[in-house]
Amino acid sequence: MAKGRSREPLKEGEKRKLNKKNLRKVYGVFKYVLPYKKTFILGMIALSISSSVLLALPYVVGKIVDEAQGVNTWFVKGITNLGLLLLGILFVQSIFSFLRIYLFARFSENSMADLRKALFSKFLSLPMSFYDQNRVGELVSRLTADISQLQTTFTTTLAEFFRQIITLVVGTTVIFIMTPQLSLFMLATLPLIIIVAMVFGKFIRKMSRKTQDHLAATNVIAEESMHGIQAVKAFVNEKYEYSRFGRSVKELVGIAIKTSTYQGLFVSFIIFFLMGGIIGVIWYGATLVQDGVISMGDLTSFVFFTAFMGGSIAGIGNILTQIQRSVGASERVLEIIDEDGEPSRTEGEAETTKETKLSVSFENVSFAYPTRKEMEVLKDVNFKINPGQKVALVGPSGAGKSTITQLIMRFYNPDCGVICVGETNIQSIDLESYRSLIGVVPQEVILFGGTIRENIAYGNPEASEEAIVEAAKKANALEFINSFPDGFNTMVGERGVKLSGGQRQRIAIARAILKDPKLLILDEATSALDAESEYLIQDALEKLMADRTTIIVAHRLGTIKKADNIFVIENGVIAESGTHKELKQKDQGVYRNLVQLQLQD
Ligand SMILES: Nc1ncnc2c1ncn2[C@@H]1O[C@H](COP(=O)(O)OP(=O)(O)OP(=O)(O)O)[C@@H](O)[C@H]1O
Repeated sequence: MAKGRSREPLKEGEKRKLNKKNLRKVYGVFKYVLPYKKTFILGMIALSISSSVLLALPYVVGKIVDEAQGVNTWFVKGITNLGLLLLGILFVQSIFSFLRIYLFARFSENSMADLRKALFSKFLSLPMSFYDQNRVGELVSRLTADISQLQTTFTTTLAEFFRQIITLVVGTTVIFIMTPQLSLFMLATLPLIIIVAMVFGKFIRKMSRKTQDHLAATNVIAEESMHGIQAVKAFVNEKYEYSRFGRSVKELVGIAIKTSTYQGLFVSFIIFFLMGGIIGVIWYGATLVQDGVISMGDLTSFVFFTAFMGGSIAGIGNILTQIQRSVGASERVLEIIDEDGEPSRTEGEAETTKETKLSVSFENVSFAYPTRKEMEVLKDVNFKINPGQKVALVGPSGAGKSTITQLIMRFYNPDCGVICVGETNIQSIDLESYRSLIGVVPQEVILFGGTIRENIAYGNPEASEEAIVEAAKKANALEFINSFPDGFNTMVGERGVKLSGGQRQRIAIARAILKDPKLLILDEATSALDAESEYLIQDALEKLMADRTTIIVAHRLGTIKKADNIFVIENGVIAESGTHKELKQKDQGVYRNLVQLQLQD
């Protein structure tokens, strides 16, 4: 059972604070990355080498400038030698960059594939009550958006993060050793300006978002007015709509101009203070060169180093946002992985019933859907269906007919009472073996993308070709299947032939025939079909039902008349039961009324 936790839809890009509590939640994801830790470690080694080697570049560039001025005191001499050394650095760097990207991709692709599979497997095992409480679209985005977010983090973000840290630590150390005075001067000015710029930048982004949101809201007004244009015109409300739109546009202009003002100020700030700060550092560096404290080459190296480091600082904000998002994503993925799947067996020993025809009984069964606990759908229901019997469940819409079949399928468990097949409580049978005893022909047949053959074989994936053809024949589907140029290989669904309602039903019947269930549940279609389809389906169903315990949620009088027994369900109780003949004779009977009012002949 689901734990009934509320799972509010989370907005795209929802972030989490990077605190200890949230990071601890991410540990669950590590289970999936641990098997690939060797690849990760190799990737980290490649990353460290490529980042450190890249940082040798500014140093050697400084030496080449010194060499040009004849003041090079380094052990590598000569412009050509230094140039070749630079080329060598680039070569090593490019090899290790390739390795880093390749190794991180291997690591993240493999570990995220495992996580994806684990999540999908969990989705398949979650109980129906979980699906009642969560929207499928929302769940699919766990598989797509959230895992992609984690994948990006493991492929690039983490690597980038470490690269920036290495650049900052190594860069700061080297410039402090090379040019301590200039480094101190820079540290006293630039970081402060950069921090102010970052905070200012964040504020501007917030303002721009506000403008975007307001623009969207304004567009919604226009959209609404146009969608409801008939109402607007009928109520002669054009002026009202115009003024509503006009007001919103006016507000938008106000917000947009305010945003642009701050953007202008931001650009001026950057030009004056940030560029000014850089000029200040260069000015101080030039005086140090003039005074002979540092060489021209040292100043060049310094400028290169600080450019690299500046890039790293600018990138770190973005990286932290990505990591925060990933914490949110992993939390949402883990929340589902931690849900409990369907309990297979709740008591006793596994005991698959050996009878060929099953009997089904409800003993004092009461049930309310977990999402609507206050509304009891079935109230103390008792009935018995004998082996091989065909029983029709009839009753007004919402009476609880489908609920009975859902309980038999063990999609939900009753709150009170027991459901037995033969003498065995269905909850003490292994879930997989139990469900393999049952065949279902639903009202709305869902075909999966693929061929007709695959769709029929869904009833028994191990079935032979002959068995599939035989099932299609019994289901009166062979003729229309053979009329397609590709026969059983015809693709159905979006990429292939769209089948009619009647054809889909016959595929579903063929599926059920192939499964050869000991208990058949039939949810009769309410929609009327043409006479020929109707005949073919009825005929196929009769073959399927022959000699099999069958429960039919029935809507057609024709079907009901043939049933061995009819249970009339009303307000969650069995109001009447008997054969058509018996029930029809009951004065003021629910069934009699129902036949007169609702059931199609
Ligand atoms: N998954 C669900 N979660 C909550 N309530 C549900 C769920 N499915 C059905 N119900 C409610 O349970 C009651 C019985 O529904 P059920 O589908 O069993 O009726 P039915 O007799 O099969 O009706 P119909 O002939 O219209 O299919 C209805 O009030 C319905 O709203």
